[in-house]
Amino acid sequence: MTINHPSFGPVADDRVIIFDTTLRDGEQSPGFSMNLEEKIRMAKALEALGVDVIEAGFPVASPGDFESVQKIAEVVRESVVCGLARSGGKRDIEAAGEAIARAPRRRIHNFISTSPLHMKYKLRMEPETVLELIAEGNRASRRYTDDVQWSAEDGSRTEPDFLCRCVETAIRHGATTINIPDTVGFTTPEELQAIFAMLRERVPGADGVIFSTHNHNDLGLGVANTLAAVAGGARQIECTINGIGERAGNAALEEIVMAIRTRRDRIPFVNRIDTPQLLSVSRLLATITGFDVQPNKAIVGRNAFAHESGIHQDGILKNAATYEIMTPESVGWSKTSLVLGKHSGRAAFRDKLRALGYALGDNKVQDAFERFKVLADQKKTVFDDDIRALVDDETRDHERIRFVSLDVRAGSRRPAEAALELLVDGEIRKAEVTGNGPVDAAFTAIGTIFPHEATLALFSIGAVTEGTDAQARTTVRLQEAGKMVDGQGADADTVVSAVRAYVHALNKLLVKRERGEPEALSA
Ligand SMILES: CC(=O)SCCNC(=O)CCNC(=O)[C@H](O)C(C)(C)COP(=O)(O)OP(=O)(O)OC[C@H]1O[C@@H](n2cnc3c(N)ncnc32)[C@H](O)[C@@H]1OP(=O)(O)O
Ligand SMILES: CC(C)C(=O)C(=O)O
Ligand SMILES: [Mg+2]
Repeated sequence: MTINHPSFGPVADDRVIIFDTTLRDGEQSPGFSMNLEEKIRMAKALEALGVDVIEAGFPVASPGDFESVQKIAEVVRESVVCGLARSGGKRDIEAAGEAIARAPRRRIHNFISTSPLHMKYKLRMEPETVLELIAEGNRASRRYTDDVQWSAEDGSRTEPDFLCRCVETAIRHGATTINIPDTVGFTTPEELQAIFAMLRERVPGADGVIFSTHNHNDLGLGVANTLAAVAGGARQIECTINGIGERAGNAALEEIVMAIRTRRDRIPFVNRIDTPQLLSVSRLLATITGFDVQPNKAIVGRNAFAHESGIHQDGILKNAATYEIMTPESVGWSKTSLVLGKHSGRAAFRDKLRALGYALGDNKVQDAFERFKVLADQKKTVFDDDIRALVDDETRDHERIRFVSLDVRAGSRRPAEAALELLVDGEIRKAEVTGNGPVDAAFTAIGTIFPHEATLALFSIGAVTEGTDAQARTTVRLQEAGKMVDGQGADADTVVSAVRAYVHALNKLLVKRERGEPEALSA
């Protein structure tokens, strides 16, 4: 059935109106206050996103809140701009009416608690007084706009008969949208669906208004409750970007919108949200408030389209639909991310090598993959530079000497000891030596296994990537009879990295010797 709404005109039954309350309920989260300029930026972003109603603030709350609602009303042209007011607040409705006056489409949203608990202990009002204030509040609001919303605060914990009387009163006195909030996040999907179905069936005039749902996340049920309310007949959804809001927050806009879009088969509703903007609006809010979303946050968390486990990565590479129910592009991410880590397999490793420009044979890939697994066990994050360092170390051909293993004991109480194994011309050779520190011991062991005249001309160590678990990249410069070569090594262990660099330099020197190359200044 189509409802004729003062702001939207005819609203078809398969449309859901998206009411964003990031700037009002969202801002009520401790620490999430926004200044005027930030609120205007957010409001413009919400309008561009396609939000139908922007709840811009609670104008009576402070001069700053009044001013921000007023300014938003001046700049927002497409979305309805809404101001909150207490049904029985002395100046609330006047303040809201004045603040939204300049908006081409404007709404006053007045509310009052209807549950026995709230009426008795918080408002200290009789139910009859509440009914009178609902009527008065709505009538007063209609003096400023035809688009009036009324909310039954703590509606989900309200006695059904009384809730029906409240809603009937609200409609009779001018409300065009009726919101039944789950103010404390207490309801369940089945219960909320039944509440909406009951109100639509029992309340006279219910078929001429839009029912709205507003769900808090205290039990993590905000989105589930919202979708159940829609199944029960709600056609306006109140939500916030990133799910911010009182206590555990409100139902998240991006989650609801993508649930509807992704499961159109079960939730056959349309809305105006331009979903590729979801990520940028989420990030704008995070930047403004200083609160990032958690990595595993649906849709906009950094891991929402990231895969580390090999079996999933393999599936994604074969067909992304195996592990992704929507495309990253559809919500603003540029692409799926295959993160290499200890759970990854060969498929993703090979894919990464290709992306980094390496064309390696199967054996080389296998060698590099084995070293990658060892590294990934040691490191939390394996970066592209880690892979490059590791593969560059692995792709050296024609090397007579190859690193096999190293054990080092070092400390302040005794000389360092190194037990080194190298593969020299295909044969394992070992040495156990002491030295003045672990690097000296390890380099002495190289000299024991493979005696040579070259001297160390330079030794430098740096980190390939960030963090204490980063790979060390070492450069060793060796000099022999006027020949000079640089060798590089990389490893999560600094001394192993140094030995790899030394062995690399030594191999280069041997090549130079064999070729009988003339003296050179550098490798
Ligand atoms: C569920 C929600 O999210 S509701 C919105 C919550 N948001 C906010 O509260 C943020 C903005 N609030 C404020 O700035 C202030 O609370 C104000 C300006 C609204 C009121 O400030 P104060 O006058 O100092 O009152 P205070 O905040 O201490 O208490 C709230 C009063 O409003 C009353 N009240 C609450 N809802 C309503 C209502 N719908 N109609 C009439 N009175 C109400 C309370 O009973 C209490 O009245 P009392 O002072 O007579 O006991
Ligand atoms: C003001 C109302 C709609 C509210 O935020 C709530 O009840 O949670
Ligand atoms: Mg709320």
